[in-house]
Amino acid sequence: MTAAREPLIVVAVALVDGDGRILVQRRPEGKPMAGLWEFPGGKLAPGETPEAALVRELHEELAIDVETACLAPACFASEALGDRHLLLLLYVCRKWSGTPQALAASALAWVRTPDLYALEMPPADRPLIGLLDALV
Ligand SMILES: Nc1nc2c([nH]c(=O)n2[C@H]2C[C@H](O)[C@@H](COP(=O)(O)OP(=O)(O)OP(=O)(O)O)O2)c(=O)[nH]1
Repeated sequence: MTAAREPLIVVAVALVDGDGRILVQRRPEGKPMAGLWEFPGGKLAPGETPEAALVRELHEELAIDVETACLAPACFASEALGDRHLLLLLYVCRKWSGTPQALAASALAWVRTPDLYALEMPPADRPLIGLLDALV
């Protein structure tokens, strides 16, 4: 008998600017779900806390520095993802240093929450939009 694989934990963040817009990035060619817009973030490395993973991912993907204390847990999604089950933990962050650069994405965009509905996003992200709208 094959053991079921454990859920895949992914951490992501809604960076909110002074005008209440949220940063989304476009997944590049060559990655699963290429072309879809997502919140910056990624998978946990072994032994990593969710917050440490997010600090690392934001540095790697956007070249910004974030303090753990500035990451507020906001909401989550629980969705099938191929042969895995995805737990997507979404944080909100309003304070960082540096200017986000698209180091791992094909594009970045600052978007108001109602305009997120018009973007093509992964299935797990769609239920998060309304939750975010209530928080931002
Ligand atoms: N970062 C991010 N990933 C998302 C979102 N929604 C969603 O379904 N995902 C999925 C896509 C991927 O299957 C997984 C994240 O994996 P990834 O490949 O982007 O993670 P990573 O940065 O650790 O990349 P890698 O080392 O595997 O290349 O979570 C989202 O809003 N943000």
